[in-house]
Amino acid sequence: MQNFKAYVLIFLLIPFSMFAEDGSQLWLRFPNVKNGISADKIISKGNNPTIEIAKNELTNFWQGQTVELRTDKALKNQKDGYTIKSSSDKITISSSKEIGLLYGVYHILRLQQTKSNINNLNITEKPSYDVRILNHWDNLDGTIERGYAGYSLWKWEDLPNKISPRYKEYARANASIGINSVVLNNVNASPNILRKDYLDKVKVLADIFRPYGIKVYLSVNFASPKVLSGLENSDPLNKNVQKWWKDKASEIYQTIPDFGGFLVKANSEGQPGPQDYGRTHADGANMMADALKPYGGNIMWRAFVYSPSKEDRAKQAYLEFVPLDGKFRDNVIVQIKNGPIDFQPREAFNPLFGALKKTPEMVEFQITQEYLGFSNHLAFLAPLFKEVLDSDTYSDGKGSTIAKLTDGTLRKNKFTAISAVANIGEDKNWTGHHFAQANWYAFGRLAWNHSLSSEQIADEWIKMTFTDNQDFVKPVKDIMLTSRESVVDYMMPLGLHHIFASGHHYGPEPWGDYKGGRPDWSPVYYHQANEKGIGFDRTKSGSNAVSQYFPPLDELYGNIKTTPENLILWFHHVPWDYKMKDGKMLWEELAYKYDSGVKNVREYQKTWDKMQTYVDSERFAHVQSRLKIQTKDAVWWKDACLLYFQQFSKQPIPYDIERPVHELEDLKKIKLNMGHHN
Ligand SMILES: CO[C@H]1[C@H](O)[C@@H](O)[C@H](O)O[C@@H]1C(=O)O
Repeated sequence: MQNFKAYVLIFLLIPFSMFAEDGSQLWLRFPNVKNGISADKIISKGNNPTIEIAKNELTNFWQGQTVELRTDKALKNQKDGYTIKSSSDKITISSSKEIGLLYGVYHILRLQQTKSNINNLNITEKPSYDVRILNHWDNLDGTIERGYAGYSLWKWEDLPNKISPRYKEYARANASIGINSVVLNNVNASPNILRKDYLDKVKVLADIFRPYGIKVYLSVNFASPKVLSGLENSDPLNKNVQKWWKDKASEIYQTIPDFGGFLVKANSEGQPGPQDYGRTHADGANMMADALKPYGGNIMWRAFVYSPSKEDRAKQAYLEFVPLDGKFRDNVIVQIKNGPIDFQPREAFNPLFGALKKTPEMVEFQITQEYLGFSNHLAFLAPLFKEVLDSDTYSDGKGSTIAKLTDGTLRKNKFTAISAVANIGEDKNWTGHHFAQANWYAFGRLAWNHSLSSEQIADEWIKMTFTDNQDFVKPVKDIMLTSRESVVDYMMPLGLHHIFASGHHYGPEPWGDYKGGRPDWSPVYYHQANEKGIGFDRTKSGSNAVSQYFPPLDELYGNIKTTPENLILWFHHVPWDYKMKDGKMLWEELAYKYDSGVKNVREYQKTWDKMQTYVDSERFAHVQSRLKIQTKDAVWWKDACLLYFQQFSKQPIPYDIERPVHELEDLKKIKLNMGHHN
């Protein structure tokens, strides 16, 4: 009977798995390609595992002319770049490195997938950043901090013996968009990752990733010497501690000769660090940098530091790091979150960018949607990434954008880098929401070329992932391009930030005031709503965080009239009846913003339902059901925030917008149990 049931089950499942689209293919879908060109139509000298991969991709998927893969040492300053030249009967891809040839192959495959012209090509590509790195916040027990796509891809308990096929698929997906480095484990790092048994597991992953041009980095715990080997302390000025890290480096590089380096979260949110011993971040970073230096390894030292204090949280990283400028070794780079608080739907850019004149800086983005509705909400993040990269800091005069400060244009760093926290897990579709794949894709494409537009990235991704039918591409692209702003509108418009429910960061909790807890983990600290108005005063009369910005931004943000309205409540405490540029009162403007966020998502539902004929049923239903959740959540956000703020504004919700469907008191009772702190 048991067996019979099993057969019925298998029988029932087969047809579904046959017709269901395989989410694991990401954007590397070639639905109409049975096979590519024959091997004799590939001209290439020499053999190497990377070239082998390139050739396989061509024989599997390339349907065009003969391809010549040419290593050309003269192209040396192209970094991982390549050139592509084509005539009607031949395409030549040249690069000084094998990985450049593989990138070139993915380039022509992208052209084919997006039905772009492939004749008379004359393309030169050179990456914007040397190191294009994903940060996984994966724990050694298989869970992922802020991960919304299932458990970790890394099966630590199976490694080094059992190898999941997904390791290779993951590497391939990254290579196809130019990502060349990964941090495997959470910045809240277990010291165990540096144990010999774990290094043997890491080695297996590094070996699999290497032919795809990917280097492995690890997050390390600053207290490792003490915890792992029983040293008296982990003080960076202690000779025994320094020797411990040197020995560890030698052990790592014997196992993984091209190991990338360490990512470090120190003295932040309870993690150990050099300050435990009265030392500075520079002391800590330099000790590790000296240990890795002989092998060419890098230290990515995070600037995400803040502690409960009277000082505005938004000012703390700057205050901590600016005095250390110039004190770091040249293989240290300071990794800075895009905003000074924490990956909010919209933040002012982090004033630390450009403020370190003698220390290399890199951006940390968050692809995983900790603060943008997890993998339930559709939010295309290229516009957020671009907004940050294109922000002008004025550090070295007009035009000192974050992109130019970090890509080597304005500062001649030994190396340049850009990072983002991954949204990848073992879900079949990798990222929880099918559209969240686009954010992994967008980060890779922008790390390769930060001048690409959000529109172009969305266009490519849709055509590769779904179809090039314009009746689908156009409306879906419209959804994607407006989606992040819609999330801002229904969650935290006009510069509001961090009014999330504590711990899980999913729903709204503007009433959260953590009596007796940390004020900097409470929404009321961030929105400051009272009878007079709403918003965080960061001008001279408040925390004076505006002074951390270079002129003219300090003045511009310091003056309510010249502050961009999408950040007005970030920098100012604004009276409810303040007249906005469109003539509305602040209270009304806020209400209309929330309403427009909700309306947009309702439109996305309508649009998506019309797309049914262009999408396989699995992906259609998946996205449809997530949009339902998103719409309900948007209404929840709108009602919670407007009903709560209305207690202070004492104004009616404008009568032409949708009425609340919840009672404030009921909303306050909603308790989601999704774990974690603040
Ligand atoms: C990894 O810890 C995260 C933490 O989960 C997140 O909520 C916090 O805001 O940022 C931290 C960080 O970036 O270190």
